[in-house]
Amino acid sequence: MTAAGRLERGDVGQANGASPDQIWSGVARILREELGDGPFSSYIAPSGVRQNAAGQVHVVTPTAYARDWIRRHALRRINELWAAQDGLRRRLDAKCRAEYEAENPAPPPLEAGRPVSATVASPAPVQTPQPTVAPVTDGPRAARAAGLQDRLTFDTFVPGQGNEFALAVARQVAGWTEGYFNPIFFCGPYGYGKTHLLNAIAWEAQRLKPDAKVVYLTAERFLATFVKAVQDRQTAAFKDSLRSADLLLIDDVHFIGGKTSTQEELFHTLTALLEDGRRVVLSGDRPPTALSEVEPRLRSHLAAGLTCPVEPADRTLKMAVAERKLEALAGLGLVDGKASEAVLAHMIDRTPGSIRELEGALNTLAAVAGRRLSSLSVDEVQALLAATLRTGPERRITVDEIQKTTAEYYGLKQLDLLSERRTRSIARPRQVAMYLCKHHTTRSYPDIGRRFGGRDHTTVLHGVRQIEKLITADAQIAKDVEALVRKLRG
Ligand SMILES: Nc1ncnc2c1ncn2[C@@H]1O[C@H](COP(=O)(O)OP(=O)(O)OP(=O)(O)O)[C@@H](O)[C@H]1O
Repeated sequence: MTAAGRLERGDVGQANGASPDQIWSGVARILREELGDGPFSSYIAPSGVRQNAAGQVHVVTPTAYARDWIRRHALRRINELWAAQDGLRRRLDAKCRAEYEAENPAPPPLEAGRPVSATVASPAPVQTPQPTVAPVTDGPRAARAAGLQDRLTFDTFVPGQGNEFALAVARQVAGWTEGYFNPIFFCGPYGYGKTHLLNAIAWEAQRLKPDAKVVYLTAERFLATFVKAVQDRQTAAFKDSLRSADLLLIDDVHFIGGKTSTQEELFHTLTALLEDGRRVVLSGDRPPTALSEVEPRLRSHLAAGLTCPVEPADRTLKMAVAERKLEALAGLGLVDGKASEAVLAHMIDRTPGSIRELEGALNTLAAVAGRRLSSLSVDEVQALLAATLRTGPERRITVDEIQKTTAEYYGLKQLDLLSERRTRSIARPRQVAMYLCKHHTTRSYPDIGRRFGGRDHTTVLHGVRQIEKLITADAQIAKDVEALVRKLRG
């Protein structure tokens, strides 16, 4: 994630009216010009600023190495630039995240839907397991926001096919609407917005009912906190902290698969809350019924309310997310103008996985070529990403694999795709397979034709063009292609 991803929301007013994240955004912009894209994207972009309870501001880096680099090469300049904009004229020091969090351990509680502490511009997702859930003695207004990310709200969630139902349910829960199912279980593959929705629910629910106790935590943190509570003989406090929640959200429940005592604890937490009419929202990478490593008793409770799928994004949704993301980066001054549609389409083709993968590629593009975004050609983008993403060689996909996977997907035999048969139920999957061969192997049209029962290259060309057109016009074909690409990439 670049600095951009973390500089979207400022809560702390300064003497001159600018918030720390606004100031940092301006400082970062200048540093980028001065240091160049390489050092900027390695050290400044992954860092952010945080203000502690005493009002001191630190540049917080993800690693000690980045901290040392910033201290040696950039801190003086950061302080000059900062002093020019911060009405309080504070001096900043650099600290790595572990160091900063050890010195400023309190998680940011919510008050009236906004973080009370002046934490801004966190340098990494704040989902790191913490030793305790949150203070359990800080009164009824103590909503627990440890682990929530500022930018994951309904405002930043892009609706589209695959997430519309989930979004509607999420809004309903966040609105404390009566008559919904309980618990709600959001399920779906990695990186398509489950955590985003859970965060958005927590922020919105807290905003609407500032006095309610909203607790969000990952299952990993649930486990870590529970284990620590057992070690410290503090299980009663742990239980109370969760069972007094008005709304409990637990992310990535599949994580506790195979962990018997944690499951047992979650089971009791869940039943206590449900019996008391409290609301519970969970997420997992599969529907509860498919969580085979979870005890049947817990599984049946997880499945007892509403299971709500968050499906992989189709091309249209990815395009909308990409546009929104670049707009946000432009708002922070990290990119100029808009990318051409061809460039966006290329980015989406190059990131056939989750939205997270697409976001990562866009961040990289912004860091290396943000200023030139609107004039970039597809070839330039390809060169830039090849040089910077360093994902290593992609797994080579063969024509044979494409044929087998496509045939299986459509319930056909590989031989059907190679045959002369022209019925639509075979001709269309054949064209899809040809399209995949053209886009995901280095084979030429004549070569592909040869591998499809000795067809002429013009037949292949026609098939590929046909699917290229249908992908934008026919949602089912687009979905099929997306699903096949995912299968082929493993
Ligand atoms: N519809 C969407 N609109 C905007 N951003 C999205 C959308 N879906 C996903 N994202 C973004 O994609 C990234 C990954 O999403 P998220 O972390 O919510 O996925 P997840 O399904 O919870 O995955 P995991 O199980 O790995 O945590 C986040 O940065 C999120 O903001």
